[in-house]
Amino acid sequence: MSRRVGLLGGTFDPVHNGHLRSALEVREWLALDELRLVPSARPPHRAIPGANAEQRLDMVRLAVQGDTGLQVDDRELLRERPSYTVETLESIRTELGSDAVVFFILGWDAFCALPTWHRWGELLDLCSLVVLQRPDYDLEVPEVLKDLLAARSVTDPGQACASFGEIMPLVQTPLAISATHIRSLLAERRSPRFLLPDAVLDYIETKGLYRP
Ligand SMILES: Nc1ncnc2c1ncn2[C@@H]1O[C@H](COP(=O)(O)OP(=O)(O)OP(=O)(O)O)[C@@H](O)[C@H]1O
Ligand SMILES: O=C(O)c1ccc[n+]([C@@H]2O[C@H](COP(=O)([O-])O)[C@@H](O)[C@H]2O)c1
Repeated sequence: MSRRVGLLGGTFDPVHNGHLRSALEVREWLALDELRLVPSARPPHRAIPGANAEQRLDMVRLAVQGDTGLQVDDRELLRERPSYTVETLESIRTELGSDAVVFFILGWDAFCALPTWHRWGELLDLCSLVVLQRPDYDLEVPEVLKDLLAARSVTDPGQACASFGEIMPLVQTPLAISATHIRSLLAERRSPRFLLPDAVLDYIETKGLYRP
């Protein structure tokens, strides 16, 4: 039986319970052998994060410690280049081979921006996409993605067995949590506790991250 691996890429500035709960649910629904969180070292598409890449990796490691069923993949920190997803997926294919069933997981907001990604037309040759709802975003899907959705969507996760090429919109437990909101709370000296793991909040406080 082919290995089934899910990848949740993110800036994780910081990682929060919206990421973690979604990752856990996807792992269970798609019966994955592994679900890896993949911190983006040099996000190609947004402002420089508040925490550096090593700190964001530390926080993701703290978030998945213990028996969470989630792993961390640090390959984007090992590349001296912008963290393009297509290159991460090529590297994953080199590691896992062409038979592996690879899912790249992303929120609706990230999916709507897909046509701006580096070599985006090649992504579905390397993986299938799992698109999470984002209750705190109300975005219209761009025209160019509508045909792709119509052609590639699979609605029953039980049918998701192709190694690549499919799109699966999933309705996970909606959690309107964002890293932006957590950073704002910290900047205002308010507490983000219970929006993210205690171990991550303790790290933020010890390092003095995101404070004015
Ligand atoms: N609450 C959430 N529910 C579902 N998906 C989410 C949630 N938060 C983030 N994601 C998705 O997880 C991936 C990584 O997200 P990211 O690290 O950018 O967090 P974020 O909360 O969106 O951060 P920011 O507010 O800084 O943009 C993206 O694909 C994003 O859409
Ligand atoms: O490859 C690209 O051009 C690209 C452009 C935008 C986002 N991504 C990836 O999408 C994932 C979510 O991004 P973000 O900004 O929501 O954290 C993360 O793994 C990014 O590296 C990738």
